[in-house]
Amino acid sequence: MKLGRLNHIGVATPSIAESIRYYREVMGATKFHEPFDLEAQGVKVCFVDTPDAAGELGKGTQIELIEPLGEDSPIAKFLEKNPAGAQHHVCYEVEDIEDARKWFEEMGKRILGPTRIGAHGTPIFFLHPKDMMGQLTEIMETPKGDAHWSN
Ligand SMILES: CC[C@@H](C(=O)O)C(=O)SCCNC(=O)CCNC(=O)[C@H](O)C(C)(C)COP(=O)(O)OP(=O)(O)OC[C@H]1O[C@@H](n2cnc3c(N)ncnc32)[C@H](O)[C@@H]1OP(=O)(O)O
Ligand SMILES: [Co+2]
Repeated sequence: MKLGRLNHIGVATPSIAESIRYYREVMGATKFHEPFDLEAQGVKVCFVDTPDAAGELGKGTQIELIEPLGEDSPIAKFLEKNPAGAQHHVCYEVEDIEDARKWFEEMGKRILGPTRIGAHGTPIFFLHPKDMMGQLTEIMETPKGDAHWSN
């Protein structure tokens, strides 16, 4: 498996609205995508763009703001421990999700649940933070084509 781009950093927040204010007023972010519910993953999501090496917005690493949708959300417990919000996961792209899954399985890394469709519409899976140097790690298949982020 070959490591791809750092697609996004997931940040758990009790309030996407408050986090948007923070990224705009404190961090100087200018591009915020429309928030949407991802019921299947138990979270409300809002992507914030950071520029790529050429200074262009739309293809750089994103901040993924995630707010829980209800008590059963996978981030509910995390927010109980971090009520003000905190960095939650890192997401790396790979060319082929099934190859990547095999790669980690063969190393005995714990994969959390099935491969499913993530917020960018491509397959994703998660790896347990205790097997990944303390970081909850999301692996995402690179979107095909030369697309800018639509969300
Ligand atoms: C928006 C969609 C999608 C995308 O396309 O981008 C997303 O990103 S969705 C994001 C939310 N989804 C997930 O997080 C799914 C995967 N997560 C899980 O399966 C669980 O949350 C978990 C990681 C297995 C944690 O289990 P849980 O039962 O909730 O918590 P525990 O408190 O028992 O945790 C066990 C252990 O791990 C430590 N931990 C938990 N979360 C993290 C974290 N984000 N980063 C680092 N470490 C974490 C936790 O502190 C416990 O450690 P000990 O206390 O030392 O036992
Ligand atoms: Co994510």
